[in-house]
Amino acid sequence: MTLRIAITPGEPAGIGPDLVIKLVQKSWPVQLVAVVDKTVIEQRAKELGASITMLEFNADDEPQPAPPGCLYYLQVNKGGAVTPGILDEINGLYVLETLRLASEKNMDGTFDAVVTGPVHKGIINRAGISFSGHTEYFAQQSGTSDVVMMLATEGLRVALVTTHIPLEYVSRAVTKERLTKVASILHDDLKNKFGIDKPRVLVCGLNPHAGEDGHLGKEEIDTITPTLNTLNQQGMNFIGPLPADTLFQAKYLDNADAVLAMYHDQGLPVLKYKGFGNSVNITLGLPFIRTSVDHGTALDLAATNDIEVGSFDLAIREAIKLATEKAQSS
Ligand SMILES: NC(=O)C1=CN([C@@H]2O[C@H](COP(=O)(O)OP(=O)(O)OC[C@H]3O[C@@H](n4cnc5c(N)ncnc54)[C@H](O)[C@@H]3O)[C@@H](O)[C@H]2O)C=CC1
Ligand SMILES: NCC(=O)COP(=O)(O)O
Repeated sequence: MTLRIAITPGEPAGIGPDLVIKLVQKSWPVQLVAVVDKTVIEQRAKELGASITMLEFNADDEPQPAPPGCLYYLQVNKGGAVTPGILDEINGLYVLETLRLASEKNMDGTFDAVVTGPVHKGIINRAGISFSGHTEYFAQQSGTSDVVMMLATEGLRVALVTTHIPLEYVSRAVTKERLTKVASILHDDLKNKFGIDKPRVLVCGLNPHAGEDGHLGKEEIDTITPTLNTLNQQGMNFIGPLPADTLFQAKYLDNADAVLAMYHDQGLPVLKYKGFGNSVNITLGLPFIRTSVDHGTALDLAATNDIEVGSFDLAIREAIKLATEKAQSS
């Protein structure tokens, strides 16, 4: 069976359209369908000096891969031209509609996965809509109370207890309930989706030196350690809390399947230092498969032809892998 995968190119003034245009110049074993205003892609192709043929998607047709240089699209009207590199609030509303439609069409089974390009969180908020990221948006759209952001590159997976919140709220957000849910989703998905029989996960402390026995913060003693003990008594294997500044070294990582970091900028800078451009962002715990790029909108590079496609390529391949395994196991 040919899989159908939705692609949302993200912020039209950024490099999302460029990435899609470049990646469909080769053949794919699945039907890729961009949820997009077709004129955004056609205009950017012209600016890049690339050629692309847009094919209207019809859900009633048998799924089939597009030939190289062609792209199926599900139309979302944007209205007005896009200036590469220049943000516009109208783009924010348009981007959100592509995400809403992609999640709806994943939940009703039209698509087997969604791969998202980078969005500009600021411009969506400037358009008057509170938006912190795809992860939270898709959770809300699908009525899922807890999802987990995990980024993976060769030799390292990093999952996060909290995602896009101001640093001043992090301590309060690391509760026993949230940690239990995140750790359980991570454990189950490493086992069931990534085929790791007994996942071994290193857990960062929140404070410097994991609290230094309570002298540099009490969250480790009050919240993290008791929660990990409870999870481990249930047969899981969470090691920590460990000082975040020392655990990211081969001695620890070589025997670990993932690292669980307490907040965004505790875990992701390390992951991106190791594999920026060759990493994939995977949302765990959603009722559908969602993968994404490891980078942002790169407004400075839109329509320049000077971009790396590695992360988007990996995100599509990872979505195909996860969707294939899901189809085979159902
Ligand atoms: N998945 C998503 O939707 C993400 C969205 N963002 C959003 O992106 C916007 C810009 O964020 P920044 O922190 O500036 O990060 P950025 O990733 O857009 O840019 C950082 C640097 O990396 C370069 N770069 C990024 N992707 C590249 C590629 N594929 N090829 C070559 N060079 C590349 C850029 O030119 C820039 O110099 C923000 O609004 C942020 O919210 C950031 C991360 C992920
Ligand atoms: N740094 C990763 C990131 O911000 C991506 O967030 P999301 O839009 O995938 O939720």
